[in-house]
Amino acid sequence: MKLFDRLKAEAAPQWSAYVDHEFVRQLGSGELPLNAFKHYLVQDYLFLIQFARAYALAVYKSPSVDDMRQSLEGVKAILDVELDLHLELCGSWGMSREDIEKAPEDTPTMAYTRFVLDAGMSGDLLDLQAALAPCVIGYAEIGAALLKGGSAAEANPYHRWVLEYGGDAYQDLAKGFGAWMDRTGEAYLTETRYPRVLSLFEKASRLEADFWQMGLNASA
Ligand SMILES: Cc1ncc(CN)c(N)n1
Repeated sequence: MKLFDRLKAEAAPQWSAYVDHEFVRQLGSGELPLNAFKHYLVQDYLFLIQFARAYALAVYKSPSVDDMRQSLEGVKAILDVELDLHLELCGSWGMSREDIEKAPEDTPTMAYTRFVLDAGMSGDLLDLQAALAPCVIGYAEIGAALLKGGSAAEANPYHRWVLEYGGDAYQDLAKGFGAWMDRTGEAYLTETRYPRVLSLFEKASRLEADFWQMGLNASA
């Protein structure tokens, strides 16, 4: 079995708590309170800044030029594409980039981003990929499922978000990441080190669920 499929299967409880979270259901049905989405999205912008740094760390941790290029694609996808979605949506509520960047990081944002950066600092490229994978691939799975379920209809206030993550560009990015991690696994994974890789993947999935919960809590 390929590495990503194995991790997802063995972290099934954490993975489904993340991709089937109540926040995702409400976003899909359009019933999510706007305050919850706004808090989530501002925090996600701050999250993505740290994530771009984690991908930059992957450039440094890359054993080959191909790995460096793949890591760089991740940096560019965040800085050139994903952050623009956030600026566009926040702009529609009258928030500027300066407003967003001035917002304080919430605890789940700090917990998740510092966890990923530490996984990369203290480990190698495979450790970093295990910590990044739930982020990159989970949103593709969520976006594809919501798109298929009709959540991109104009009537859904969150259709733009669904179109972004369910769209071809993000889906291709996630597929590329999965294949890249599988290749790293083939080159460097041993059964002795597998439990650590699984533990990083499980923790990142849990931190993703906590991130959704932070959004829901903001509207409570
Ligand atoms: C918390 C989180 N996880 C994943 C993604 C998708 N890159 C995101 N934007 N934010």
